[in-house]
Amino acid sequence: MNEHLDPTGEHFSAEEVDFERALRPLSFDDFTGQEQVLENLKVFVQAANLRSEALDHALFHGPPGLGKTTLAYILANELGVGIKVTSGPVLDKPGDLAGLLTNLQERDVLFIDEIHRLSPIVEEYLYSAMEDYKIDIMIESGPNARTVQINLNPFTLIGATTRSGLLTSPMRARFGINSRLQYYSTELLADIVQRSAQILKVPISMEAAIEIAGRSRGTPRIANALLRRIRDFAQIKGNGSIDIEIAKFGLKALNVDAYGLDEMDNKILLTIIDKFKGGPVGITTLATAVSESAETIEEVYEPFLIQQGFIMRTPRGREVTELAYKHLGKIKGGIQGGLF
Ligand SMILES: Nc1ncnc2c1ncn2[C@@H]1O[C@H](COP(=O)(O)OP(=O)(O)OP(=O)(O)O)[C@@H](O)[C@H]1O
Ligand SMILES: [Mg+2]
Repeated sequence: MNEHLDPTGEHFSAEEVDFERALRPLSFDDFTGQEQVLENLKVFVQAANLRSEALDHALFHGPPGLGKTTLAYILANELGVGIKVTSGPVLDKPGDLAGLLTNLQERDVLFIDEIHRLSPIVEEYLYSAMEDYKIDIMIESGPNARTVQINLNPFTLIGATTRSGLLTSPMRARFGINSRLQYYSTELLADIVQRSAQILKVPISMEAAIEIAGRSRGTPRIANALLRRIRDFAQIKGNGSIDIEIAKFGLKALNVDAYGLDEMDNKILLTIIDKFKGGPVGITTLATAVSESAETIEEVYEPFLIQQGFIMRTPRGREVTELAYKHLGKIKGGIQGGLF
């Protein structure tokens, strides 16, 4: 499951998964930010509840750690229904999916993480389930094998993906609700850090919360992960509470970039500067140079770098900005400081 991915895409330990779960908001009221997405979802849920109908199928897309999985659980909660969780790569055969679908109670949620990774046969199998709440299943085998159509309980499929560009258009068209999650502002992340600190029962100053928030790459998961580490510093090197000094000390010790950029962000910027004279460079060329897929760069990394003003998209490709040179201690034109 996607929950096991850390901010940079590495694997989480079981302990870290528990930690995420403990901090995961469970209701609309606990969920901070994504205001427009949330306003709409509240209306759709209220309407579905009023009519005792299943909520329309919903698709959440956007970069890792912004709350897609969290929203799926919140929706099930607010609908007052059960949730079954699976992911695209796990569903090998239509039979795996059939088992899940036939076990859904009326109005239940089926959450499919990484829905862009469904195999084409499983995906096709899902279509009739989503559209008519019907599936064909194979009974018996050998000469007696035959398919029968069975009716499913009305249910809600919630799909999540970091790579909406890889979703087929028939799949996308079957979602009545389609929401893109945005990066969080420092203010919102500071609220999230304070809420998490409260759950972890660690005192934190407003200033420290803002400091951590500002280095979290617009991402609640990263904010929570930093809080967790800095709590350790506060307990071992301080008096247990997180003030601005401890926060700064911890962030420095953790090697967190002033803007919270991760390794791949910096690699992208450095590559554009060093190999392509600051750009413009086409996305495919850039992707090859950093050994990442063009889609991942476009959907996962670039949005944040553009939002923060490190990269510009021009008709001829991507260009880094002055801010990128400054951040990396580089000088435009490739001549390093000291010469004049
Ligand atoms: N709006 C929010 N308010 C408070 N905490 C949040 C919010 N969004 C996310 N979080 C926290 O961040 C963690 C990561 O969120 P979540 O697992 O929902 O991200 P995701 O979008 O599903 O990421 P991925 O693409 O990697 O699966 C959650 O455990 C939760 O604690
Ligand atoms: Mg997720």
